[in-house]
Amino acid sequence: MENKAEINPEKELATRLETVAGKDKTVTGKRDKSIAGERKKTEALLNVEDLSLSFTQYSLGLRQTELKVISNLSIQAYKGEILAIVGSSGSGKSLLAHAILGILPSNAKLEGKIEYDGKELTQKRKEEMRGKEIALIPQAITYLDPLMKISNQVIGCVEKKKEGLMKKLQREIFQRYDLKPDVERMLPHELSGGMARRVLVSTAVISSSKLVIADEPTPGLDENTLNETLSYFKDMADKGCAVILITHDIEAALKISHKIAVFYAGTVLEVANVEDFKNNGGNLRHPYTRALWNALPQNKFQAIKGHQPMQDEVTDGCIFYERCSKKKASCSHGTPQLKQLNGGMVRCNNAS
Ligand SMILES: Nc1ncnc2c1ncn2[C@@H]1O[C@H](COP(=O)(O)OP(=O)(O)OP(=O)(O)O)[C@@H](O)[C@H]1O
Ligand code: NI
Repeated sequence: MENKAEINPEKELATRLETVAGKDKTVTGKRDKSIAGERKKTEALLNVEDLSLSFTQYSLGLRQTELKVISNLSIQAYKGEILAIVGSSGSGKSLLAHAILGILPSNAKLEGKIEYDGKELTQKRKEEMRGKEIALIPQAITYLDPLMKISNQVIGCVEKKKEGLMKKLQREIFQRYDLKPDVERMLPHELSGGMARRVLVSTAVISSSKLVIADEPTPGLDENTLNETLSYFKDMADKGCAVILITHDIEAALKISHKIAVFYAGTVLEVANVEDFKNNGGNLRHPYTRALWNALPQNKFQAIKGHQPMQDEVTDGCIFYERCSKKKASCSHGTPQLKQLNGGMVRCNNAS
């Protein structure tokens, strides 16, 4: 049943070469006007519902405690769309990616629903799909094996009869991403940071993945390389992939994404459409998203006081209560539900 990842070499090569050949590299962010509400009719390729994640920890080797890092988290990713995930450090972005890929540490306890292509994504299915239908472009380039030649890492394990074909494809992709022919024989330590990122992107492209999760692929890149990197994701989405782009860079996310999910302390506070950020962010639904908008350089970096609650700071109300400018007394009790509003989602009692 799960042999969709099976490759028909000739057909596959033709379509994938087309994917990497001569695409327009601009990132104007022009998109069809699909909004979350309209898209509801289409089935999500990835559906995460009410996900919770905790780690079992032992203090002084005696007492066992549960550290909850993700709670009641729901997101959907659609074919042909880029979903950006933004949020402060420690809000659970990478852990969500690791949960989808099935690469969490053994002391992690995962609850809730993850569905891929309409079926539950069990640990077994995650392992089968990883690096094939579902690809991760990891946050740290140290994920590359330091002792393996680049070409072998990008191509991965393939049957002998497909090796020649994959090699040809890898060379086309490297050319497309300005990686010189000698890069394929190099070891990771010989690459610059930018080259290593392009190698990681190539790994996702060659795998013909349908769901691509890129974890912070752009930090420290100059403007050109940033736009170039973003254009790779745009290409992937244009070819029908569902792309999840995890980033701190909201401006970059706004250039290419369709939807922006805002994470805070391990949950989603808002899923906005990119259009909602226009007109001074007037259509944004949550005070935190508005605060993020105000903190952008063009909006004079107006930050808000306070910090995201730590995992062990128990809150009995809205998770954003302490920092909220719109809070009411009732917000200090009970967690607001994630609800649909104006073609997006919001977790706020006062949003209407
Ligand atoms: N193995 C672990 N054991 C205990 N806590 C963990 C573990 N891995 C991550 N955490 C905690 O879970 C929280 C979420 O981590 P995560 O890496 O998902 O954050 P993030 O949103 O990706 O942050 P960043 O933007 O810095 O990459 C953090 O507070 C982190 O300290
Ligand atoms: Ni992270």
